[in-house]
Amino acid sequence: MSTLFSKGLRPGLYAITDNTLTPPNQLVSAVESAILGGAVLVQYRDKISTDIERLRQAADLQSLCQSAGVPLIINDDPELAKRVGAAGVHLGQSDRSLTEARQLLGNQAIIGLTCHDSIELARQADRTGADYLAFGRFFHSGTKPEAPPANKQVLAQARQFQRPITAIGGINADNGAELICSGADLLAVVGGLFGHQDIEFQARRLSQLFSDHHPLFHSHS
Ligand SMILES: Cc1ncc(COP(=O)(O)OP(=O)(O)O)c(N)n1
Ligand SMILES: Cc1nc(C(=O)O)sc1CCOP(=O)(O)O
Ligand SMILES: [Mg+2]
Repeated sequence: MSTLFSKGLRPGLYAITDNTLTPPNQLVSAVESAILGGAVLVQYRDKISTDIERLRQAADLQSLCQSAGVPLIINDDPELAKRVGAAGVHLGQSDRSLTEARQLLGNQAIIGLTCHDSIELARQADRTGADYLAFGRFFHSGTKPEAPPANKQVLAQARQFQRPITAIGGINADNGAELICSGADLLAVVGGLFGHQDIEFQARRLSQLFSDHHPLFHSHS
């Protein structure tokens, strides 16, 4: 695997949970299906549950992800990540700073940063030691329609930073290939995965895009 990838990160499907699409009592089995279908990274994203519910759900997902060997990322909340022993945290521009999260979680934690459509934000994220750079949204998103739009050219420009690149926003198995061909290493997907009845099948279709299009799967080195 290229030196671009460390801390258990690898190119592939990044499955992000959503409480409106997956009721709490189906969360673990839904994520299990995504992992069986090939998800290489999971994010627990929950904006509505109580602290107690979030703690229980994050702990359940951490047990599952640990057994499966798939890193679990917690959205927004470094304290919760620390509490459940998750692999890391995803932070947006209005969330806690990477420096604070790094102090809390340590050098081995995976910390991903939202860069929207901005190479300047990506440069800052690179300088502060982000473990991956996230750009989006690339298509209409039912999950977050208000997210600012992004152009796929930003993915190619971001290769200069030598960090794993994540694409997000309205991605599904029919439109994800062009983002991988433009430079994405991870496709972060909510509705295009958990919005379907057959989560494992969609995860397989999304994962297949990497075998078909990601340069690392065609490398002979
Ligand atoms: C992989 C990934 N990319 C972007 C986001 C969005 O983060 P943020 O801008 O903080 O928005 P919220 O998700 O908190 O609404 C993400 N969560 N994951
Ligand atoms: C959480 C989030 N952040 C985005 C961004 O552009 O920063 S788009 C988005 C929602 C992703 O869900 P779906 O795959 O259903 O569109
Ligand atoms: Mg956030």
